[in-house]
Amino acid sequence: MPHSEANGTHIPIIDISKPSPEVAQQVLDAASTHGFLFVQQDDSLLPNEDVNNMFKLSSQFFHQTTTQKSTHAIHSEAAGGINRGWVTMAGEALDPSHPGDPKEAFNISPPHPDLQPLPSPLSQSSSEIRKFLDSCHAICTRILTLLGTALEIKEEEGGEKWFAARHDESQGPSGTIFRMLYYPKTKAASASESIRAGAHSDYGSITLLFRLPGQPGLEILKPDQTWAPVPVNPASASNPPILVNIGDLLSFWTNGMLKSTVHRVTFSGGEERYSMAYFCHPLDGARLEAVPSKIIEAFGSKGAEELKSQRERLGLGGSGGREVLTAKEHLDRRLKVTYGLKD
Ligand SMILES: O=C(O)CCC(=O)C(=O)O
Ligand SMILES: [Fe+2]
Repeated sequence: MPHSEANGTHIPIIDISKPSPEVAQQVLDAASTHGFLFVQQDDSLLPNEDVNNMFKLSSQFFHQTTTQKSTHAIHSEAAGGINRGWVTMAGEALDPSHPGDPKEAFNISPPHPDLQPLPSPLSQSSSEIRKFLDSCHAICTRILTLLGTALEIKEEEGGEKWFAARHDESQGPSGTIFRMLYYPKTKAASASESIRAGAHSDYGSITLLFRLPGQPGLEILKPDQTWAPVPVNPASASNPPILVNIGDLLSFWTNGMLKSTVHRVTFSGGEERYSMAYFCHPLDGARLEAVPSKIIEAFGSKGAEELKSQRERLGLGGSGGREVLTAKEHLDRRLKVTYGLKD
């Protein structure tokens, strides 16, 4: 299996176009060691052209004036409610100990049944956006099913579809959000100013991250507490693979066996940078109770440290607590910290 080996990050590149128990094992190995993997697929789930078109649309949107973008400001009614719409530069802090990140974002949630109100030029491309969101979700479903296979969840308990069924969008709303990200050019010089997205782990189940060749900046925190860059196109393929990472919720749900790895974005201004992230979350009502897997059981308390810090971050107290959260309660706790929202 090819790997990306920049500065000691051994993030594997896994072809998920033909699912099998071997592919499932590779996905589980990557998810439980790095928490990051690259997925290569053959355009059948998501044509590369659709990714490029979405980047073009994103650039057209962000190059508008502030007045135009602010008509659909985050959390506003015009933008369709909480966690939807445009986030201005420095409007949020992924790392609350670090001042607001110099970047912009536009959040789109999956259609239920319609897309949220969109500003121009996104509104004219709503059918392309819908298709893109559906493709992203199909990739997440494929990965979640591979995890179900590798975790050997018994047929009578729900089988390999155990996770995927809890992310079935036809069954109701979820916290899933697609985010177009824009890091404008800055005159940044000092090292502290070059941090463009503060150190954080993602909140949901899995994240698909799309980046553009020639626009590096993503770094992951290695176990030795040093930062390693994650290349955009590690195998110099004609289409860059999609970067996938495990979020806090899936780590929490699997007793810490799957790793939610801390990452950040850093570059020293100069040029602008674009990325897009599809944050896949379970259905709001999904209960984050024990996953019926002997493999997770056997992993036992090895994830105790990680779980303890997660429980503290979620305000659940130490590792002794037994409170079962729903996916929505889990997300609400995290968003409150990020946006400083009140109850
Ligand atoms: O822009 C990137 O490459 C990563 C952004 C990210 O990690 C996030 O928004 O959660
Ligand atoms: Fe992230």
